[in-house]
Amino acid sequence: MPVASDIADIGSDAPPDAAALPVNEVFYSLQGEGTLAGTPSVFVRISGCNLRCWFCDSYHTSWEPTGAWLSIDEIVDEVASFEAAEHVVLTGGEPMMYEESVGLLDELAEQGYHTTVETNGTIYRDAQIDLASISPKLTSSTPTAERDPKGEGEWAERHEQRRIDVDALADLVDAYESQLKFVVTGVDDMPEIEDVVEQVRAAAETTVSNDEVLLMPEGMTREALDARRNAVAELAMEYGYRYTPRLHVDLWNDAPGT
Ligand SMILES: C[S@@+](CC[C@H](N)C(=O)[O-])C[C@H]1O[C@@H](n2cnc3c(N)ncnc32)[C@H](O)[C@@H]1O
Ligand SMILES: Nc1nc2[nH]cc(C(=O)O)c2c(=O)[nH]1
Ligand code: SF4
Ligand SMILES: [Mg+2]
Repeated sequence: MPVASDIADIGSDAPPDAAALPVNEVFYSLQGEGTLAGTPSVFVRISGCNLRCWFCDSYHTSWEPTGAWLSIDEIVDEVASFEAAEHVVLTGGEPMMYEESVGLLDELAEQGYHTTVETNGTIYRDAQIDLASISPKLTSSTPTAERDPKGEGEWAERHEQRRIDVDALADLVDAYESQLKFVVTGVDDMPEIEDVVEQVRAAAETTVSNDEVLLMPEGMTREALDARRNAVAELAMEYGYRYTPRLHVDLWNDAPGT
């Protein structure tokens, strides 16, 4: 189980005896990001995170985690209630913090679902993952005092220490079909993206091609994306990386459960 302080606010309920995960929400939508954008998918959002990006669009899994402990069977039943879905996206928070995510992925694979895991890439686990959607976090994600959505920068140092683990990134890339999906706030992020990609290439046994490196504009709302998406699209062309939209934000803005 994770470090207790990372999920301390989920509630006073102790996790049940059966294998269980703290679930923030389960919903049916279109995959909005990455190479599978547009694919109907059930999203299972786990609560609790080992990082604190200032821009986190899932505030109630990281900064103020909420959710309920559900057994793996309960989660799988909820997923199955969306009968048209063939894809499941396990996200968070940080789903790879929990050993129980491996059991959930086993069960989903057993039931024939395609599984994507959205992860910050700081923790490797051996699991039934069809697509590892890895989003390494850059300096520009660090919650400095000026950008902290909750406090006064208390998380900045821990976030900075934890946000990149090249060995974990290389293990993920070697084990799974994967994409490296960087949140881009502006041109200043590009040297660091190139550096992280080079470090992963050097540490991994498999090749990481440029079309597995994705640039995604930072922005939780249509308005924020309107201000940034064209600049990021042009950076993708300039550097030869792939651009990914945030289709769900274009379609539904910041509505809950999308
Ligand atoms: C909420 S995170 C959960 C999974 C994992 N913790 C991670 O960061 O990859 C899901 C995805 O949303 C991205 N994301 C979070 N906040 C964002 C924002 N304000 N703008 C763009 N992407 C964002 C993350 O980088 C990640 O790719
Ligand atoms: N539609 C939709 N697509 C997504 N792809 C990754 C998401 C996430 O929060 O991990 C996400 C999300 O929250 N909604
Ligand atoms: S790693 Fe993911 S869930 Fe955690 S704070 Fe950053 S964007 Fe949010
Ligand atoms: Mg999201």
